[in-house]
Amino acid sequence: MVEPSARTPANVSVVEHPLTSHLLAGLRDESTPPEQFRHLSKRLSTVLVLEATRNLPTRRARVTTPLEEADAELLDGGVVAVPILRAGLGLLEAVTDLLPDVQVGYAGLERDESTLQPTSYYLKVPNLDGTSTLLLDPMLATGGSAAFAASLLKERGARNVQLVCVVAAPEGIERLANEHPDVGVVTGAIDSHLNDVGFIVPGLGDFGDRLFGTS
Ligand SMILES: O=P(O)(O)OC[C@H]1O[C@H](OP(=O)(O)OP(=O)(O)O)[C@H](O)[C@@H]1O
Ligand SMILES: O=c1cc[nH]c(=O)[nH]1
Ligand SMILES: [Mg+2]
Repeated sequence: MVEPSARTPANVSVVEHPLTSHLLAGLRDESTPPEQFRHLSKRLSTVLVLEATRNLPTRRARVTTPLEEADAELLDGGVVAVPILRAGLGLLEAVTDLLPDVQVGYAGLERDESTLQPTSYYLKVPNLDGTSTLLLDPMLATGGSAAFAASLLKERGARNVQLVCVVAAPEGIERLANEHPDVGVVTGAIDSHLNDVGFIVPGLGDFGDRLFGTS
């Protein structure tokens, strides 16, 4: 794992917290079975989503406490979450728990294992104009899938997009910053590098397979 360096773009945020490290260790552990992997994924994504929603717009309000009137701030504006299938589903429940009014779209992308190019097999998203969009994909490897998904969302009107991921490779961060400098990234860690078959090292393996018990 590498520390965020001077080369890490300003809009990439690594959530450094003992809880993040602890949960990530469980996800990385090859002996963690799918049921526990899903549980850890939900708990870690709660921490990541809190960071990714730090700058959501709010409006001022007044509430009456049992003692007196007080200033308050309420969430103001629509949020859309778009998990990239399949692995992004592991981050979705944390979002719907934290933001009950969130709208959810889906982007089905699959990376060809030999060319590493993503193809789209499904896309269903609500109107994204004027919303804050959370793009959910735990693994930012070459960055091809996230960059492709960001383009698809922008074609449909998204202007304020944050990618929430669990582990990012420096290669993916660089590609996303080049193709979509306006897209923020919140990640649990920046790992060392990609291996020669496009897997993040040390990483945690294939997130989708580990989440759903496939191989
Ligand atoms: O940054 P990239 O090089 O594009 O790689 C990352 C993508 O690879 C994985 O998806 P995969 O194609 O394995 O699909 P799955 O989630 O259905 O397993 C992962 O969930 C990302 O979407
Ligand atoms: O390491 C990797 C790279 C892409 N997708 C994964 O699930 N894991
Ligand atoms: Mg996969």
